Amino acid sequence: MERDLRLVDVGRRYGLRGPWVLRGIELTVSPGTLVRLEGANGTGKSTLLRVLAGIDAPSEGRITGRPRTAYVPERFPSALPFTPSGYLTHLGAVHGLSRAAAARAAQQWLERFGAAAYARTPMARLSKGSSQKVAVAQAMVAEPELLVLDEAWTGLDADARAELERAVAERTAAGAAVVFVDHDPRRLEGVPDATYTVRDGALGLRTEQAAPAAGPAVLVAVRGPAGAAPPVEAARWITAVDEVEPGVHRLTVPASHSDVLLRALLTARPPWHVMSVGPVEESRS
Ligand SMILES: Nc1ncnc2c1ncn2[C@@H]1O[C@H](COP(=O)(O)OP(=O)(O)OP(=O)(O)O)[C@@H](O)[C@H]1O
Repeated sequence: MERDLRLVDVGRRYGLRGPWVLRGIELTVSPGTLVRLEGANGTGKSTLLRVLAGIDAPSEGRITGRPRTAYVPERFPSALPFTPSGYLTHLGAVHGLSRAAAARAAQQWLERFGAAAYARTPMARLSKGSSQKVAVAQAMVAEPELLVLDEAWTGLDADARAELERAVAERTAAGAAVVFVDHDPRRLEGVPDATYTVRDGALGLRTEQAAPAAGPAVLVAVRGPAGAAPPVEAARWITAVDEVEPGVHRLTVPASHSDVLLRALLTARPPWHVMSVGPVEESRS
């Protein structure tokens, strides 16, 4: 994603005379950011996500800077006449991958979400949880610049939920933007760059400081150049830093972002030496 996606005075209503679901929405989504939308049932979160994803057009206002986008809908149409492998390969090819590269990406994403065993089972025969794995895999296949997730974690098993959190972290680390809605307030807690509340058709930025991540956290002990602070590419994921001796830091990071943090540390110039990685019982004491 190279520039901001902007919604300018966007409104959406269903039907010519229907009530306005959203009105006067001003929203900027910048490259590399994670944005959470929240709000009570029926306030228009899914409507806004569909507009952001380009699935639905605004009734008024305009959108600029639309990047290559992928979307996981609240209800995935699972009874498609494909196998997961065939569907993902087809989508990858539509997004410009060669057939071989699309097939490889399809296989890789189905494996990551634990769906490889039924890669060749007709999608209409999959359970709800299995088709949700296909729903999230289809969004990742073409490495989108904007990823829009509407309750995408719902129905996934614990491993696939964690994998989706990692995939989100990878996308934002690669410069893509991710916008999500999830009923679990602890989903990626402390990680979003911005959280907006949809209320009465409008958007409010939740300004209070995000709570420290309460989910599983990882403690990473690293040695860097004497006197140096952790590199900026890594710093955004860190929820606590403790310099235990000169040059040696203990970094706390949400488990979902530990892979991304480690990669940022190891690819920094000069690289940081990772001494140990382990779980934290309480993410913050
Ligand atoms: N296709 C549609 N046609 C007519 N009205 C719609 C349509 N989709 C949504 N609406 C209406 O728009 C309003 C907002 O719905 P939306 O699904 O965007 O809210 P939401 O915040 O995502 O709700 P939930 O949390 O229950 O999923 C609701 O009143 C809903 O009935």
